[in-house]
This record gives sequence, structure tokens and C-alpha cells, in this order.
Amino acid sequence: MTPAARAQAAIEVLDRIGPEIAAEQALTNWARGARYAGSGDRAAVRDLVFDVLRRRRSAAVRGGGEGGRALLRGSLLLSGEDPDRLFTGERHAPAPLDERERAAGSDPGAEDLMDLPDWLCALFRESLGDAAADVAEALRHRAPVFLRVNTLRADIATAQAALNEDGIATRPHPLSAQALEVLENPRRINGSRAFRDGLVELQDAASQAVVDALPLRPGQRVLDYCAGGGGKALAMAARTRGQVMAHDSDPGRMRDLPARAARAGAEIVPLPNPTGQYDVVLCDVPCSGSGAWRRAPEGKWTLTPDRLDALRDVQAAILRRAQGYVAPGGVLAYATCSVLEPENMSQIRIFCADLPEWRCASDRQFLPADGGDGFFVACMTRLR
Ligand SMILES: C[S@@+](CC[C@H](N)C(=O)[O-])C[C@H]1O[C@@H](n2cnc3c(N)ncnc32)[C@H](O)[C@@H]1O
Repeated sequence: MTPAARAQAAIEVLDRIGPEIAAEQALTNWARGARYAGSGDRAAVRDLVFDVLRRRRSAAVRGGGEGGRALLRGSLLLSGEDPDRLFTGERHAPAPLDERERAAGSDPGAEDLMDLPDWLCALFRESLGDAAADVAEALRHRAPVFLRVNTLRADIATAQAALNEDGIATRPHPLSAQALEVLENPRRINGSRAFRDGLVELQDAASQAVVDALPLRPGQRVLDYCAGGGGKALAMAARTRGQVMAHDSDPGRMRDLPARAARAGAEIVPLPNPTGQYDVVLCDVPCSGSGAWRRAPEGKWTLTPDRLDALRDVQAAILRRAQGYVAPGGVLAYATCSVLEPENMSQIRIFCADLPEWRCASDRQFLPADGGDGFFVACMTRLR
């Protein structure tokens, strides 16, 4: 596909996204009907769509409309690109821009350039103070790709050398001692020897730093209470070099975990119904995902105050339930990939106020300025 044909495909996908059809679904539907599109084409169309979703508000103002053509034109103009290069009217390309379209749009204001709905602009300011605008700006751009070196299989130098064999250039990242930032050829990772042999896992650097912040030691009993795909369970197993028990209320989300654990040489034991007590219980709770909106930008536009309230209820319920699995002297850890105060420290304050036997021993908010996604982690200990 030519760049212009990819642009036309992106316009069609953007026009299909709506309350009933999420971006991923719209992309899948398009790809099913576009057998001529290779993997490079699909990735390029996805990049165009996601670039627009990261800046949907400012792109709509600049492009003068909410339709796919206006959004793409606005997004290109915001990036300093000439839309006429793609709106050529040639075969499979978008039709040339008409006079009305060219005249549409204006310069986005400061609020538009946060690229969030109004209520979230306000909540970002309440949650992040002076850092709000910088965090919002970071979320308007693509995220770097990070790998975690699996220390059960390799050290950093060995993993880097193996990645180099496949032309994947990396450099260590200061957020975590095991983190590598991918500088070249990220799309080769899944097919690389380093990945197949379990030397590396795809994992955001701040997600790795969250696990670094946990007081893990070899020989501990560890429960990942919201294990999902198991990214943190695998990282914890590499730290303790022992067994990690993995629970999720939706066991289907852990379906790939046995294969991932085998590749990594990690011992992860699925636990449908947790019992007993553990030295460390991690609750990596469902959240708004606001810290990771560079990767999943649709969340900016679909989150509502009601949905956020519902998430907070789930988070609080998980903490209450999981604390029962912590052994005397053990640690209850709470993590989100959110930058919103109501999901983060506010939950910890409420929990410790309601259950005074618990004390918050440490907390840390990671922001995109640190290099990775926005994450929050707090560790609580039981006083008696
Ligand atoms: C943020 S994801 C976990 C990501 C995972 N820890 C990782 O690092 O890959 C949150 C997970 O919590 C699970 N979950 C939701 N409600 C839960 C509950 N009440 N008890 C346990 N797990 C729950 C979801 O199914 C989801 O897989």
C-alpha cells in the first residue's frame, strides 16, 4: 500500500470507531476486508489511527471536524506535515481537500492541547499539580518500547548481544537495573532468538520499577492477586528465584501464563481460589490506565466519572479482600498504571484510615517524565 492508501484506510477506521466499536475492533474489521494489506501496512495504519487518538481533541480543532478526514488532516498539520502529500485523489488515496475543508479549523488552545476531556483536564491538575501539563503532553506521543532482561536466563550484556544478532539495538534504562530501551527494530522482538529463549520479556520500564520497589527476597511466599497476563508475576519470580502464586478473578486472562513461564524458566502456579498466608501480596488492580494512555489512547475518551467511581470501588474491594492473605509481618502492595490521585494515594489513605492495623511504609508515583509509563505503587505493613 502507498502512504496515501494507508491514510485512506486510517480515515475509514477512524470513521468506524464509536461507542459500539472500539479502535482495536475497527482495525481488525478493516484488516479482515483488506487481504492485500501486509503486516507493515497494518502496523502503519494502526500507527496513524493511534497518533490521531492520542491527539483527538487538538486534531479536531485544527482539522475543523470530528470525521476521519478532518481528524487526520488536523493531526498531520499539528505534526508539521503537509496533508496535500496524502490527500492526492490518486488510486486508493483520500480525495483532494476541497475549499471548505481547507478553510476549516483553528489553532488549538492550551486546554485543547492537553488532549483530554474537560473533566480529566481538571482531574489531572488536581492529581498532578504543576506536572499536569507535562504529563498530558507526554501522553500525546508514542511510547518507547522496553524489555525486561530475565535474570533467570541471562544478564544484561548477554541479552543485548543476543538481541543484536537480530538487529535489535538496545540500551539500559535508569528506571530499572533489568530494563532495556529498544532503539531499533522493535517489530522484530517477537521473532528474535532472545525472546524465544526467554532472555527478555516485553515490559514497560516503570512496570519493572514497580516490582523493584517491592521488598522481595528469595524464599518468600508471594501471591500476585491480580496476575492478568503475568508480566509482574514473572518479574517477581525473577527477583525471588522461587515460586510465585498467580490469581485472577478472570482466569482466562492468565491463559498465556504457563507458556510464558516455561519460556522464562519461572515457576508460576495458577491459583483459582487462594488460601493461606503470604509474605508479599501484590494487588496490581484494574484502573483507568491513565498512565499508559500513550499505548492505549482510546481510554482518554471512553473513561467517564461514573466508570472511574466504579473502578475505585473494585480497587477498594480488592485491597480489603487481599489483606486477609498477608502473613504477620508481611507486605500488602498496591499498584496501578494510573496518574490519577483518586486511584492512587487516596485509596491507600482510605484503606489505612479504615483498617488502622495497616500502615503505608512506602509509596511512589512514576510519571512519563521518568521515561516509562505512569505507575503508582504503595507497600503497606500490618502493625499488629
Ligand atoms: C492491571 S491488570 C493486571 C496486570 C498484570 N498484573 C500484569 O502485570 O501483566 C488487572 C487484573 O485484575 C483482574 N481483576 C479484576 N478484578 C479482580 C478481583 N476482584 N480479584 C482479582 N483480580 C481481579 C483483572 O481480570 C485483570 O487481569
